[in-house]
Amino acid sequence: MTTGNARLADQARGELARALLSYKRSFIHIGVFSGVINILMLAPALYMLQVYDRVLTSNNTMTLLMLSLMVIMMYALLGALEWVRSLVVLRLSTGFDRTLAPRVYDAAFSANLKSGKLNAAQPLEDLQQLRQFATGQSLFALFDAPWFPVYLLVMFMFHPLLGCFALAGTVILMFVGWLNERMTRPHLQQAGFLAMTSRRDASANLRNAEVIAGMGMLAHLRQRWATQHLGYVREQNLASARMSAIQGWNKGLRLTIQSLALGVGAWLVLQHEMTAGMMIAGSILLGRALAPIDQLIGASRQWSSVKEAEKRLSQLLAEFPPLETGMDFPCPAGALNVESLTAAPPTQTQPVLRGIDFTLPAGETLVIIGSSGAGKSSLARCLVNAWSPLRGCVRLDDAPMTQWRSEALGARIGYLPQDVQLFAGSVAENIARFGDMDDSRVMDAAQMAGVHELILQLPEGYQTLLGENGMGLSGGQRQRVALARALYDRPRLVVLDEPNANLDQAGDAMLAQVIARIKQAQITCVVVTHKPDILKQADKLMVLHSGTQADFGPTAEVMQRIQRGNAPAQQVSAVRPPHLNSRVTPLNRTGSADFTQRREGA
Ligand SMILES: Nc1ncnc2c1ncn2[C@@H]1O[C@H](COP(=O)(O)OP(=O)(O)OP(=O)(O)O)[C@@H](O)[C@H]1O
Repeated sequence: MTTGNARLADQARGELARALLSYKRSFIHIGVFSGVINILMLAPALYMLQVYDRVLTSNNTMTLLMLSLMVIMMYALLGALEWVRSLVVLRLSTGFDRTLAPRVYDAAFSANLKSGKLNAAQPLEDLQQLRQFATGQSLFALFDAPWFPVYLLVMFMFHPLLGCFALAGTVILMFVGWLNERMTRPHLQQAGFLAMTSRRDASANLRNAEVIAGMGMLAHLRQRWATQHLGYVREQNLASARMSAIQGWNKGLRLTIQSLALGVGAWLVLQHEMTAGMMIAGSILLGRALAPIDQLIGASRQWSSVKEAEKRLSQLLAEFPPLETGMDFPCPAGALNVESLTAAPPTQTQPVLRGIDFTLPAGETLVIIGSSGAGKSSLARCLVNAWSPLRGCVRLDDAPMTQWRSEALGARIGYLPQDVQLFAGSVAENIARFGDMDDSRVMDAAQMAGVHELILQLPEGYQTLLGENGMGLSGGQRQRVALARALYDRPRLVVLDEPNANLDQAGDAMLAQVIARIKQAQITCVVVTHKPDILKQADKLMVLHSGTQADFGPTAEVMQRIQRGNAPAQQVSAVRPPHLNSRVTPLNRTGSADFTQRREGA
């Protein structure tokens, strides 16, 4: 890791620690409660001591009664304090989650936007693991363990030999715990990693159930998953086998130490160096002193997986600092200015777009054409600020998109991606982008997208619930609902990436009407398409070829250049997407007839 990365990771670690420290008051309360609880925990041993050494020797029933009343009151107080302490921890746990979960959610979103490969749920699972560890039993153990010397001191006060024996026993048990952690850690780490990857692959693959069923891929995918899963089970078993061997020894050792403590006490009683009460009380105290040590050993077993989760989370938070707040510029007219734009996919440095430079006045419609892989969708992503430029700038009116607050910008933009994605929720919620629901605006968008009647025919109309990724609608219906979502609240710029990819002829005609409505509403519109029909409505036409702007200008002029054969060879081929050849007029010598002839005929 470079020094810069290490610094970022430290900062992110600091972010996690800061979130915990913002609950300093709760920790202080837990510490105080733990202190009182631990002092009260001396009560059973002291009660036993008093009963053996004072009551039984003096035959004093009154003393017994008073002692019993006192100890009952102490137990009641102890119970109440334990209850209050757990309530404070519960509040701490909820607060910790509330502080960090939205931040982790945003970071997971940014990571997915960048690479698209992350198991989006993993960071939230990591946070949950961290929260459970930091606010669970291990927290109590951490606060109780410092009281161990107090118990030890009391035992030393009973007799130095008893104290030494308890100290030695504790050291041995801690050593065995450490050995256990050391011998199982690599296997648990490996098992955790394999479990994570096999879970991620299984859920990603099973989501594509129809493809799996349609092409009989289940056996192969199962085999692939089983290899990972069996690896996880093997590592887990290895760790468990070692753990149970050591735990068995540990249990035996613990019983031996406790029994021998009683034995040492009895021997000291026989030597008249201690009373019988001290012998019994000493044994109880040892049991009490070892409890938090046991809990700490248990926590150390979870430690390696918690550390892994913390490392993953710190890396994620370091890589994706809180989203910049940006500015809320006034509502733009919608003019699009692209200046010397060079851009690459977020994970890469090799540009797929170079030197794109054009201006589109507000309210105009631009159509982008080009062969497959020319960079049309990449440009569409840049125009909605989903990809940031490597060089150059995309401005909405005068303000660079990167300077906008992303939510404010998003509200002014409509985007229909090539790969339409709807979310689980009602049709209306999807159209309203899951924001505040305004029925009139939802219906306005649906009417503008020409999908209002279609939605009314769905079983529950606008309230029809869709599954993940718009399950329940056909491909064409999904595309049209997504078009309505792009037009929700009449944005100032609409970018449609192949809006007619899933539409039939009637759908194409409907789309022409939609674009006419968009123009009428003075909304700036950019349409990426392979189909020539939309050219009729375009004010400007751009031809992309191999990531560069082969031509741009008023539609008629660009078409003329293509017709005259002025266009360079690569430009011409860009206007002729191979899959159109069967549907359109055959190409002339320059290869430009498909678009031009249709336009002339229009
Ligand atoms: N997320 C990505 N990661 C890596 N490379 C990408 C990514 N998106 C696009 N590319 C690359 O960028 C280039 C342009 O792709 P783009 O999808 O923009 O082309 P297109 O013109 O829209 O193609 P089509 O008409 O087939 O949709 C291609 O070489 C593609 O491999």
